[in-house]
Amino acid sequence: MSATMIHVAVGVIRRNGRVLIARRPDHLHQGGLLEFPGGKVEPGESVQAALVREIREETGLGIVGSELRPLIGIRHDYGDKCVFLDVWETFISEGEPEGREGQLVEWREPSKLVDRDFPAANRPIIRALNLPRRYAITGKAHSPADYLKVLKKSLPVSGDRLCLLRAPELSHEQYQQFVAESVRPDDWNRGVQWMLHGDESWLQAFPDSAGLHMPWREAQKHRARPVDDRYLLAVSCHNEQEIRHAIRIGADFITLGPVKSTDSHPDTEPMGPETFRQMVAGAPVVVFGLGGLGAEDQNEIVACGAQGIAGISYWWR
Ligand SMILES: Nc1nc2c([nH]c(=O)n2[C@@H]2O[C@H](COP(=O)(O)OP(=O)(O)OP(=O)(O)O)[C@@H](O)[C@H]2O)c(=O)[nH]1
Repeated sequence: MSATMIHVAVGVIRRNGRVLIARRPDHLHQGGLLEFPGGKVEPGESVQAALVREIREETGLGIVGSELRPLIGIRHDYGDKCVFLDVWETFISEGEPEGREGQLVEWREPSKLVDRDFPAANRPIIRALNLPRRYAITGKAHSPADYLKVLKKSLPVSGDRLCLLRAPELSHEQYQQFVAESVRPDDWNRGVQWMLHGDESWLQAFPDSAGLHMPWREAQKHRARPVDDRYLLAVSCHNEQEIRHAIRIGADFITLGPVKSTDSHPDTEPMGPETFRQMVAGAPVVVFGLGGLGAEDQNEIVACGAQGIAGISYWWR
């Protein structure tokens, strides 16, 4: 690993559903590739101040430090250089951007950003941009038929757009039926991205799903990414070793917990917000905090460097 870590402030500026990107001048490190505007944090400077300065210098746009919120932090070793990308987003910016250093700048939809056009460290940023701040997980119901009833009632109320269909209490056939009825396009579920729970066979059965969420017992069987790139891969993690494995097999995001004590896993000791924060800081992957978290915890969890919260109790009624 290169000796010193360079602290880089990276700005994700959103406007009208698009995000500002720039092309790195050819002569710079990772030159020719696309990037999010930003640059090195000067000694004694806050990351917000560095972003306000860099964005103004590079693009002419005015942004406000207090309107920035953390998106993700990524430590990455390029071999010749070791960077900590401190990525913050804002929905408020003033002016029309121009490439003040001669670089191309443009607005693009997040879903059109392609990993290979960016430096390798940016992969988790692109995932973070395309994922919401909440990840709804289905809970228990009184009978197999009730799973769908609760889902149809609760999901439109919560407004969540990323949902894991998790129901380990159901038999294989019952879960299959629950998934089939949930993912069938309808008014109540328009725009929802469905994650299926278990092994890869579920994506073969329901190829229109957004992706697969592997419990740790499944994820640990793999040495490489088990699903096609057009799907999202999520892994349930509980410690640093599991996070490393999830990254090795190409997870697009993970859940990490339990952060606080939770009724669904009463015998598991919670890690607490401080340990959670430390694990997130060391993890170059999108993380959703899980376990005993409600909507009121979302800001604290985001401030820990995570994408947001995942859970059952905050929405499943
Ligand atoms: N700004 C920016 N830098 C990135 C991104 N992804 C990424 O790996 N980097 C790396 O972070 C470092 C940022 O350095 P920089 O060259 O933009 O910073 P700067 O303008 O302050 O540098 P300079 O003093 O060399 O001109 C580079 O090594 C760059 O390759 C990104 O999306 N945006």
